[in-house]
Amino acid sequence: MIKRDAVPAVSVAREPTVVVDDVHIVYRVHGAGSGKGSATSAMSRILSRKRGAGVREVHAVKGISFTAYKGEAIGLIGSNGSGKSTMLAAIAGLLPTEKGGIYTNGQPSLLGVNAALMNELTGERNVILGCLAMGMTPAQVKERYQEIVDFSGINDKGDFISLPMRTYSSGMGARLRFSIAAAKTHDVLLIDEALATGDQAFQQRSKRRIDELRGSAGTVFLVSHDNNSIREVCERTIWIEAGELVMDGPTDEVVGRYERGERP
Ligand SMILES: Nc1ncnc2c1ncn2[C@@H]1O[C@H](COP(=O)(O)OP(=O)(O)OP(=O)(O)O)[C@@H](O)[C@H]1O
Repeated sequence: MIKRDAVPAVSVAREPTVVVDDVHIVYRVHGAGSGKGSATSAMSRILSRKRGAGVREVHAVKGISFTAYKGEAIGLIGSNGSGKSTMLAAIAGLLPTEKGGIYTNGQPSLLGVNAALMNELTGERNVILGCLAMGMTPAQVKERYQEIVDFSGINDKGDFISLPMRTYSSGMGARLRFSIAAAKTHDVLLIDEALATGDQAFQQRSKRRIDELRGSAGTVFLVSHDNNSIREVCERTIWIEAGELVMDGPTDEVVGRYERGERP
């Protein structure tokens, strides 16, 4: 494995925001040992009152190290199951490391398909609760509310913001999540595939907003299978396969090699 440190295009002072030091992450799946996974075998285990077969470990991240700097937008690429989302969740502090450490300067916020909005509540209530949860005051929420709804485009084709989130398409939900999170400046903003779900106009707005967020403060990480989004948003890209870092460098070089299947 070759690791190359990229020179960030935007940062001048090179102030580190995230240091990932030889990180290993292991998931433990309970009841998934050597037993068969069929419904019949599960039922027979229940009937015989035997405990499920052990714990299976999935070593999802294996010794990854890199440093991110203020003002950088960094893409994370790699095939399905390579460990990108796991890495992002660990930076957000949502997963413990088995070995190694993650040090962040500032508060990381994870924005992705799993961001917690409440399906039974209307879009409007979710905007308000989401903003309060990010630490805005009620007055700030009131001031930013319309801007967030306009940015999301949820109301472009009618009054959808007053409907429960469960009635939204997955794209609409993702757009609202992004719009809420993007209303605040973040020290470290972690985006998991959010851009892939919006339509063309929304994607353009998101890219502009990410640029502003980068300029105003922090570091942006973007996990995506859409290499064009990565090219447009990130000047640096980290390629991960099977939990290991394959390449870390300028986006054009890393994405180019990834597309050609050329491992260094
Ligand atoms: N909650 C979990 N419990 C057990 N194993 C998990 C869990 N989440 C992910 N994994 C495993 O960890 C590995 C990395 O998964 P991860 O979701 O980080 O990959 P990814 O690169 O984001 O994939 P994709 O591009 O498909 O979204 C995979 O082998 C996956 O099966």
